[in-house]
Amino acid sequence: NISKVSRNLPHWLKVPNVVSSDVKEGKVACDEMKHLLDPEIILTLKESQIESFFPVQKQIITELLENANEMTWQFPIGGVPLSDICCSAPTGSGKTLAFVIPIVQILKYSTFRALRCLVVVPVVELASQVYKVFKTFTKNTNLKVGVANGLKSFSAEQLSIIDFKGAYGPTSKVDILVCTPGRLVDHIHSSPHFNLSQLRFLVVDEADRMMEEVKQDWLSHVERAVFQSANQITQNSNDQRPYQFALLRNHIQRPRIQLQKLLFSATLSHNPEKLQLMKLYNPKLFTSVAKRDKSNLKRNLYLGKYVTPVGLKENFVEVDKSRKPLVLLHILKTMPFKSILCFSNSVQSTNRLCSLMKLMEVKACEFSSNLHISKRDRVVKQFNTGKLNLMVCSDAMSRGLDLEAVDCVVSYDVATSLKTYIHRIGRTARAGKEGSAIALLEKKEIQYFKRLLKDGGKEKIKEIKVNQSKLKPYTSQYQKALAALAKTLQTENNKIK
Ligand SMILES: Nc1ncnc2c1ncn2[C@@H]1O[C@H](COP(=O)(O)OP(=O)(O)OP(=O)(O)O)[C@@H](O)[C@H]1O
Repeated sequence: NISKVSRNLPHWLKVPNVVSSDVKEGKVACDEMKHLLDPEIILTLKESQIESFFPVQKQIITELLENANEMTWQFPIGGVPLSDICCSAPTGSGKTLAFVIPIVQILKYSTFRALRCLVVVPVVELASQVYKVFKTFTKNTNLKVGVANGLKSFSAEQLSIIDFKGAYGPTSKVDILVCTPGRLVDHIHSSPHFNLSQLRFLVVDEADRMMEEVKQDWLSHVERAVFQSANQITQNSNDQRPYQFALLRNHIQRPRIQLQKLLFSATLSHNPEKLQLMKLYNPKLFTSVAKRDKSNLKRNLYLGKYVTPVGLKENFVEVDKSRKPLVLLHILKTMPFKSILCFSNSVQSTNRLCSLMKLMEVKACEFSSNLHISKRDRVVKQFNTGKLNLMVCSDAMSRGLDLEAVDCVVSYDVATSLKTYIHRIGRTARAGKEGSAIALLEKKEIQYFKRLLKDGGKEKIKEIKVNQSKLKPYTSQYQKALAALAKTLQTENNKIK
């Protein structure tokens, strides 16, 4: 007689704050939140033509600003520290502004320049993207933003974030720094006067991916720099910045800065063991829940299931491996998509597929970790102009990037995990727009793919039938392109030899 054992979850995971996944239905006019926002922020919203807040923005901005107003950013004698925040909301639902706006508003009252906010993201391009959003929202304030993602040389980065010749000694040039974990750790260890003792916010974007990088230990380097640098500098026990887990009265009797952690992702892990790695303090969870799971919230059926944008239509096509390029060409020629993003599973196949498509006269470009960072930057800009119809990419592109007007995402190779699939398809149907996703699947992959989606709580996926006869018009062009590609590869191989 075996009875089902259900997991005993911490209370904050059992009782989440539910965020609407419908960006259009759940949005609120910016005017409705005027009472919380400073005039500088309202001005920038107007300049950016943002008239309403998406659901995740409304909830996170309110949470952070209401509590910050109450507590001030140094928590007072006898005060209780603020909760860390975990937020899981669909791709393209506006998570970036959800943290940018409250952070800018809270930090703009700082009286001297110091590094008070770190935003850590997994990829170089995402760091540049988040940096731009901060630049926009700090332009009517005195705050300065920097980026450390390896696009510049290390010494140039040091000069852009540290003022070595300050009148009162070396200081930070920036209040907010957006960085990749590798570069961050390099600065902690190799940049003199890179000081985290005043850090107030640690934002971890694409947090589930960054938790994997916890294995590389970036978080412990940050925490050591935050909590020990103050001790080393002052040598005065009264000024020390202790770790913040203790809630005993004698630990909170002096005013001190709290380090508040804010975690964001479209696929945030709900696994308490994994989340524990982030050493969260009294966390609060904000999460989107699929419609059908809402009534079962109490049974925690939302756990491990991720919500995708409402305007996204998901499809698959059954196709032999050898015919995949033909089906891709068919999609390009006959379906009403202007900009298609096509994911393959390896850097090598990205390169081959892109070359093949170019030989078949498709306006295509390639984006993968194989390209130099500056080339990747150029490719993205070119694709955003709308002059190219197809970008073939590896999964380096799947996280967080906000490309203009992608109306279809093709999974040329089947995604290796549910999370990878969700981030891939999330490059379309952003900010309440419509979009389509098409997975090209071999017969043997269909069961695996359906199971993958079902485990993630997704069952609605439509099959598009593409008959052989529809592919015939492209066959001779394809044969010629294959022969030309083989020739090019041969020449390249000879050069290497
Ligand atoms: N309130 C708003 N009104 C109109 N557009 C918005 C608003 N908030 C954000 N956007 C736009 O929506 C797009 C998606 O936003 P963002 O990149 O923050 O999404 P995200 O939730 O972080 O997605 P991902 O999970 O893929 O990283 C951006 O182009 C952004 O400019």
